[in-house]
Amino acid sequence: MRRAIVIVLDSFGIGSAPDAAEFGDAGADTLGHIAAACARGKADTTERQGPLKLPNMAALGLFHAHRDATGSVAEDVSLPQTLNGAYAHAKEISSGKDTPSGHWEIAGVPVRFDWGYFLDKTASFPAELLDKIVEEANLPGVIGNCHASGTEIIARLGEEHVNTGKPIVYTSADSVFQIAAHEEHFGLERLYELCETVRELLEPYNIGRVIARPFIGHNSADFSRTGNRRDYSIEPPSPTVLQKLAEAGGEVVSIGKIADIYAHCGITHKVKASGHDALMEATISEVVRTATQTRDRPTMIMANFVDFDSVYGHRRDVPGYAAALEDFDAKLSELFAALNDDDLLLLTADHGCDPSWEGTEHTREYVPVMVSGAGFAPGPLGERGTFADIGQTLADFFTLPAMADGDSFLSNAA
Ligand SMILES: O=P(O)(O)O[C@H]1O[C@H](CO)[C@@H](O)[C@H]1O
Ligand SMILES: [Mn+2]
Ligand SMILES: [Mn+2]
Repeated sequence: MRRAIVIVLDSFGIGSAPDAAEFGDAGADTLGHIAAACARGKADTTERQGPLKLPNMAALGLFHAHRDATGSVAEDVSLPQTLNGAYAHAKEISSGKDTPSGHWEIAGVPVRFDWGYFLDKTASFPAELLDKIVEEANLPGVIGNCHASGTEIIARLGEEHVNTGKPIVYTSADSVFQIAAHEEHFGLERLYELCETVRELLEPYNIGRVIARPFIGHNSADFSRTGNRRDYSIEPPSPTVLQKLAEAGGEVVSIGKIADIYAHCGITHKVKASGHDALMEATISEVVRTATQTRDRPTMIMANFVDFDSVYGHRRDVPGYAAALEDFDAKLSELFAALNDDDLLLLTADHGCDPSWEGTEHTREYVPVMVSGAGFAPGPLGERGTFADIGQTLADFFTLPAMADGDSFLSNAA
């Protein structure tokens, strides 16, 4: 039976999208700016040095896709003569540049409605909403109530939180309500329960996600976020290709954040993992498990590598992002070794988060699409008008009824 492995490199954009100016992102280029910094010696650390080296993804057409998206080859990277993959650059038609919008569109369901946002930089949340939260969750109050970077706000308000028991609430340019609380002082389960309460109270506000942001540590100098983050998303507006496959009796495996992002819709098997080492290990072990256990059923394994975004992109850490990309690229060799020739491997991203860009937000960019295996002929797949071409291709690959959006590029298979 057919099997597809879909990996989302969270935030790995390859050049500003045609509508980037509407988001204040004209000129953003996650890959291009990382490569430029590496080429100029500005991303040399003890961990990595010199030009950006991504040989596996280069052979899948990454730098070709970036060239086609931006009109120029990334600095000091080499375009391989022979390719092992088909490649494209895809633009997003969803209204937001956030994680659920990107993932849902990848799965064939673009977001055509407008999310609700908390636009005010301070006193961001309506007082009546905060009052209800405090009352229903029986809290001594909340602190924060502003736009913030998650690491900065725990350093600034973490001690006050520990001393008062008031959780830290904050948001960003995304449609999010984030709650940071100390895992031990406040309690992890209590934080999750609070997020569920907030999820319900947000119903009138059309907010994409409530995010639990637990942290540990003794004082502002050493507070750090843990891998126990949890996202509470609303459900996709119509069935995604994951749901269609699951309803058709297929196995749909979530690795990492995937299940949360799709509000657990269409997931038949869930594997939690935090950190890129654990995520790749989990992906490979699911490839090995499903090779025998679900061989009689169509199977899709979908993984999200979130650290590119949350540890490096939002933190505007160019050398860190470069090192994480090089590390991921090296790990791909192990994944290739575990795959069968007729498996479809697809690598893509959900939005950009240019670590050289001003601010700490996502950036509206093209994303790469790299496809190999399953008889795909290496070479260009051209510009894709929507990430939903991926969902349509998966529907086509699994012979499911066509999705409403997107064009399959499966015809390119040899
Ligand atoms: O600064 P942190 O807490 O990482 O928040 C970031 O993560 C959220 C979800 O991706 C985004 O909305 C962005 O604000
Ligand atoms: Mn994302
Ligand atoms: Mn993000």
